[in-house]
Amino acid sequence: MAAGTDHLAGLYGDAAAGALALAAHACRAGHVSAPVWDLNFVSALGRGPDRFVLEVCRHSHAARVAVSGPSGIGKSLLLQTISGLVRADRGYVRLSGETLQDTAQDIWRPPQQRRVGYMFQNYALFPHLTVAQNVAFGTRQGWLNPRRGELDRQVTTWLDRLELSRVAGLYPHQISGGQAQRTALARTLMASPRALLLDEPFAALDPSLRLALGAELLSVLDELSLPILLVTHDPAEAERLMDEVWALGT
Ligand SMILES: Nc1ncnc2c1ncn2[C@@H]1O[C@H](COP(=O)(O)OP(=O)(O)OP(=O)(O)O)[C@@H](O)[C@H]1O
Repeated sequence: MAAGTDHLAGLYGDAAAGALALAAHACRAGHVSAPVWDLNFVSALGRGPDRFVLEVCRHSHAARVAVSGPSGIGKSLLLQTISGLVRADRGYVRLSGETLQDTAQDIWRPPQQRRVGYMFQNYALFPHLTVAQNVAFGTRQGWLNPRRGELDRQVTTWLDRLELSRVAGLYPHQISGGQAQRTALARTLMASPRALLLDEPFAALDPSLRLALGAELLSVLDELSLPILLVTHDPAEAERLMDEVWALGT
């Protein structure tokens, strides 16, 4: 991988060992204003010959970015590194001018301080909590906190906005795929994130629903005008929904 080039690459085995030794090299943003996404890092999973390494050098002013690439190439690892669930081995992660991690300056902001909303592939709803309780869990305090009145108001607002009021008292197994998706989104938005990371938000849905829900999700996100990184396996979906597509390769 040439120094300074723009790239996103998932590497295995020997290539991964080489990447770890070299990175993170010079990688400069060419704009005066701070990019929305300013990423130059190396993240790794596992050890020894099975080690998987992701090398990223990408600056972008696009608010809505789709991340595409084959299964196992490191798309989720990219999101995990931005959210802070995984700590990059080297390099930095900056979002709209704010440094979330920089190994050279010894800066590390833990996930709960990043205000980066992460919506998981399978929505990860709690099966024993109702829709409303799942949404309330999006705040750090959770639904049992003492400032219950304010929390209830926020929950009601999001349930209304995402058309979930009618199913607020139901459990995840009693709601549709689209409602589950919106519940997960409402829970993520409860934490007032400054950016959203959506990992295959349509993967669990029937193909015939994907188109409609993609449009629906985007109309909600349009109102919020948050930067979004959306992982998808579907190139048409990536082109249709987002401003820019980042293709992860080897
Ligand atoms: N603990 C681990 N040790 C070593 N390798 C791991 C570990 N966990 C995950 N991996 C590997 O890291 C790579 C990246 O995983 P990741 O989940 O980011 O891929 P992905 O592109 O999101 O895949 P998919 O599209 O299938 O969800 C995969 O090849 C996976 O096998």
